[in-house]
Amino acid sequence: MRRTALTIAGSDSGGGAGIQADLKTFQEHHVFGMSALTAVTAQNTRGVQGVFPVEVKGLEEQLRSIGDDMPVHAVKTGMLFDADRIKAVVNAIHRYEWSNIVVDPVMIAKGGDSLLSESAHEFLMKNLLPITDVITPNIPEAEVLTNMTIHTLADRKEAAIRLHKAGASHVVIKGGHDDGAENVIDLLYDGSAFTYFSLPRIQSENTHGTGCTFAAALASGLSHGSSVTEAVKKAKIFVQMAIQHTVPMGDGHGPTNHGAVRQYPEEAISVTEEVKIWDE
Ligand SMILES: Nc1ncnc2c1ncn2[C@@H]1O[C@H](COP(=O)(O)OP(=O)(O)O)[C@@H](O)[C@H]1O
Ligand SMILES: Cc1ncc(COP(=O)(O)OP(=O)(O)O)c(N)n1
Repeated sequence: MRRTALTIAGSDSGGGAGIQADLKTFQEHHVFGMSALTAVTAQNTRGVQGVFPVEVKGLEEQLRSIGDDMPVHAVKTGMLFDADRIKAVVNAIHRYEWSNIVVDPVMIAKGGDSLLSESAHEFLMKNLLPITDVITPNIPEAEVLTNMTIHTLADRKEAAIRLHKAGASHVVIKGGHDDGAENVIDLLYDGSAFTYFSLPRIQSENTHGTGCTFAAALASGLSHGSSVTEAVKKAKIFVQMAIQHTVPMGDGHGPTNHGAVRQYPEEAISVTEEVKIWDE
């Protein structure tokens, strides 16, 4: 059967992040992509100019249309906007017994615009985390969710333990915001061991949508039946290639190139050999 994945997220009119990045990523992984919109953003490489939530009923109906009729092999959530919309998502996951749930706890866009209301943080922790297979916060998101500051890898480990205790089966704390570090290290915790995935940092302004792309690639891997560790590794390579081959556009943070692994297969093989992975 054709593998599928559902993204539940916001629309980015600029096409670099959100639903658009997720569907492009699913397609590149030979996964049939479906979507349920939580909000529409007016957005480009300069930032977010407007946020227009989809009414809760509209989100519920999209989820019902998909769940009543179509197979869902993985779910990726992105911008969820507020607690009411998170509740609709949690209800649908329970009702349709969806599995392989990847939660990218999107809070703030690169330009600083809020994509999740502050009052929804606690609701997400209490209701979405316990049914999450993999949560993929960046460092600032992990700080907010765990109420701690993160400077070192040891801090990140502590934050991962807290998120696992709160209910997520696996935690990936991404390292893109660890500015200044020569390598970008993503940290995976499964409740017993820490696994590190490291690749050289690419100096680029065009990193808009990297978090969405990473989580969608990870969900694609799970949809195909990969282990979480294998799916994280492949997602990291996919994002590295996407940043390496960005097609610059706009005045601000440009989008990544979701087709890079397909376009440069030889290079993807060398990046695969370059990834350093170690356990602790
Ligand atoms: N400059 C970079 N060079 C290489 N990889 C990066 C870079 N920035 C981010 N990444 C990768 O992109 C993904 C998203 O990371 P991050 O920037 O931390 O999240 P977000 O986009 O949610 O803020 C991670 O897999 C991270 O390793
Ligand atoms: C609609 C929408 N969803 C999510 C984001 C944030 O995406 P992310 O991958 O974290 O990328 P940056 O915003 O950090 O570039 C978004 N901007 N819009």
